[in-house]
Amino acid sequence: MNIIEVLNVSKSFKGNLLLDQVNATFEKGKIYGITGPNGSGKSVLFKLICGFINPDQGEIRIHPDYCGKTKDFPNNFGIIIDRPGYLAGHTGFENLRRWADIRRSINNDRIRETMILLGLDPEARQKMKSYSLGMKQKIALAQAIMEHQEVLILDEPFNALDTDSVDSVRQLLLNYKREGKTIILTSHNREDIDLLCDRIYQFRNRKLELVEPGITIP
Ligand SMILES: Nc1ncnc2c1ncn2[C@@H]1O[C@H](COP(=O)(O)OP(=O)(O)OP(=O)(O)O)[C@@H](O)[C@H]1O
Repeated sequence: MNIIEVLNVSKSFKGNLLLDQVNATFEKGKIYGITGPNGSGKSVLFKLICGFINPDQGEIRIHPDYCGKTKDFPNNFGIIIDRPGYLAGHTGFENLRRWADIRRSINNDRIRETMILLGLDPEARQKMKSYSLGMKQKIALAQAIMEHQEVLILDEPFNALDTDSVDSVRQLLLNYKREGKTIILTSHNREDIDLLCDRIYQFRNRKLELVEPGITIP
C-alpha cells in the first residue's frame, strides 16, 4: 500500500527551480532514505509531504487512512524538520507535555517512557536552554515518536547524537519497521542510509532517482 505519492511535483523559490517534476512513492512498512547534496531540496520535499508548503505544480497524495479530519494535513505523522520550537525556560518533560497537550492522546507515563528510551532523564530539572545539541535532538526525536506515530518523516535524525545513541536510535527505527511503521529519513552519513533503508532516493538534476541499496552513489 502506498502511503505517500509524490506526483510530478515542481517547486521554485524566487524563480530558482529546485524540484523539477519529482516523482516518488512510499509504501507502508519500509524505511526510505533521501540523499543528495546540501541545498538539493531534501527538507523542502519533507515540508511538501507534510503539507507545510504547497507544490507549484503536481500533487502529493496521502493515503486516506493517514489524512487528518480536515483532509488537509497528514494524521499520525511524527516529524523532525528543522527543530521544534521549544520553551527554553522549561524542562524537556514540560516541553514534551506541552506538545502532547495538542492531541491529548498520551499520558505523562508515556512521555517519561519515551524520554527514558532515548536516554533522557524525565525527572531532570535542567531547563532546555542549557541542553546540549544532542539532548535537544533527543527531545525532537521524542516528540516525533511519543504518540506512537505510524509514519516518521525524519530530517537528519542522527544529528549530534553520540555513537551509543546512534546505535539505539537505529535499532529503534528497525523495530518500528518490523511493527509496520513507515519511515522516510535523510542522513549525510552513508552508513545510516545503507544500514537502515530498503529504498534510497537520490536527488540529481532537481529530480529524485531510485538507487539500489549498497550501490556507491557517484
Ligand atoms: N522558504 C524558502 N524560501 C526561499 N528559499 C528556500 C526556502 N526553503 C528552502 N529554500 C531553498 O531551497 C534550497 C533547498 O533547501 P533544503 O533545505 O531543502 O536543502 P537540503 O537538501 O535539505 O539541504 P541540507 O543537506 O543542507 O540540509 C536551498 O537553497 C534553500 O535556501
